[in-house]
Amino acid sequence: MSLKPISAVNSMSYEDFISIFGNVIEHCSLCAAAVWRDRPFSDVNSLHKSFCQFADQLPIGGKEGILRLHPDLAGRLAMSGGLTNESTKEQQSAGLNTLTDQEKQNMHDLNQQYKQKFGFPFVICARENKKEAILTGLERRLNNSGETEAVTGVEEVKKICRLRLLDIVDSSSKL
Ligand SMILES: NC(=O)N[C@H]1NC(=O)NC1=O
Repeated sequence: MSLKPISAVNSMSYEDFISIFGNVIEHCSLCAAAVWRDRPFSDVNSLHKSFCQFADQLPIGGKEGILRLHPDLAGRLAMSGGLTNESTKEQQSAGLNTLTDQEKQNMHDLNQQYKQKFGFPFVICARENKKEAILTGLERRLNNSGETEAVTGVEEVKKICRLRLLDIVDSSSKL
């Protein structure tokens, strides 16, 4: 798919905008639907900033809600081929499709402990980490408070969002 210039983004109807950007925050087309009102965007950074601002102004329950829309890393959905295309690519880039049986078990146990403690899944930008860093990060972050983890998780969602936007919009194009 060819990258879109920002002018094409700015002239999209909200229906097209939601259909194209509806998964830059996983399963949260509400975010794209809200961000459309901020156009015109001067470039991909300003588009990303709007998504970040929307996520940042949510109360803690809304931030947790965004995290709950994310699939577990190397979880049941990943094993059954039920992930979104974006998530499949991201999990593969971290090497999560090549875990040993021991690593799979570790990841599963830590994910379960994390969800049990916080009530939402562990989220990390898989394209910026390899499987070893993901496993150690998961272990380390289990010690944090729920509030810290909601904020940390949303910071990771913003990184994921930025990389997904760069797969859609030409970063050299300006208004
Ligand atoms: N749980 C979790 O972090 N999931 C995500 N991370 C990422 O990079 N893509 C995802 O779907």
